[in-house]
Amino acid sequence: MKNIAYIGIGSMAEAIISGIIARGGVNPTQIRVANKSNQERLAYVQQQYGVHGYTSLEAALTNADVVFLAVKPKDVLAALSAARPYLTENMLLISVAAGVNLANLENIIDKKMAIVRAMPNTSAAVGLSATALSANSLIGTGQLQLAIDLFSSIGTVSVVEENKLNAVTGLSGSGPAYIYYVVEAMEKSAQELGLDSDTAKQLIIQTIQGAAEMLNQSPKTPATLRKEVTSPGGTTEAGLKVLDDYQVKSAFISCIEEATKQAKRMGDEISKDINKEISSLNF
Ligand SMILES: NC(=O)C1=CN([C@@H]2O[C@H](COP(=O)(O)OP(=O)(O)OC[C@H]3O[C@@H](n4cnc5c(N)ncnc54)[C@H](OP(=O)(O)O)[C@@H]3O)[C@@H](O)[C@H]2O)C=CC1
Ligand SMILES: O=C(O)[C@@H]1CCC=N1
Repeated sequence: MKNIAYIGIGSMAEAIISGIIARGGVNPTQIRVANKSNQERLAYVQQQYGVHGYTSLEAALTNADVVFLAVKPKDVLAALSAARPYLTENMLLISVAAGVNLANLENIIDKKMAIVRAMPNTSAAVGLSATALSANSLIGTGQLQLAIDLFSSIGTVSVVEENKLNAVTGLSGSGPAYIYYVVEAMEKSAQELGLDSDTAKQLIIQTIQGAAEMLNQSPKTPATLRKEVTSPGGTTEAGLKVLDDYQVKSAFISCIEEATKQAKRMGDEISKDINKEISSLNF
């Protein structure tokens, strides 16, 4: 059994932890989590999942086999610099920070460590994350397999080239939020049309699950499946015409493009901060 440490215990770290524990992949007592200062949050995760919580990175990281970096991108430089003294070359570092590339992580750590840059999503909490990952050149076959196994316990895993990870972030990292956004609209509309909220919730969830399962099992394209729902002169045609009039499809495409660009911008910010830090050390 591997010892797993987390730097940062926010929504994404919690989703991964709850997923891997629920699926029996890891014993909670082998998980140590650290955040910066939020004691209430630490108390909650300790009580909820039986993991050990610390504000000391030394206490969380010593003897870890795998270290997850799960702080906001803007906090990566500070958190990883603070963690550096406790990181050793036999550890595997897994970063889920959006936009932060492997070269940036290597520059901050400045040690010969195996690093995985991964982009999961919060559906990890129910074992249904769509994760894509990429590794640096120092990773051994066993460590890559370990990362794949950990993420496989919370959903699907795709190994991709690193230059695809910002697009993955815009598509599936942020993706659950797009679906929730649509559901918010469906719920509001159901309420306005006089459906009770429990009934509406069940209808909406089953509709989404059913459509997802059709996409999964059917050889037909999404466009064909859509056309099969759309009777000529019927209700769907009338509804979809409104979506087309509002250019909703283009809006979704722009949404994913903009999220992808934002991942790059966040990564560029980190590069700037790292370069500033390096040049200040050279003076
Ligand atoms: N949320 C999502 O859907 C997804 C998020 N991600 C990525 O996951 C990462 C975390 O996001 P999310 O969980 O939403 O963020 P949250 O803001 O929920 O959590 C961030 C955590 O980082 C901790 N932290 C901040 N600075 C430090 C530090 N110097 N040392 C130790 N811990 C620190 C915070 O501690 P404290 O509270 O004490 O300040 C907090 O526990 C981000 O990089 C994001 O890009 C990736 C995929 C999906
Ligand atoms: O919104 C964000 O920046 C993070 C990355 C992907 C999902 N949430």
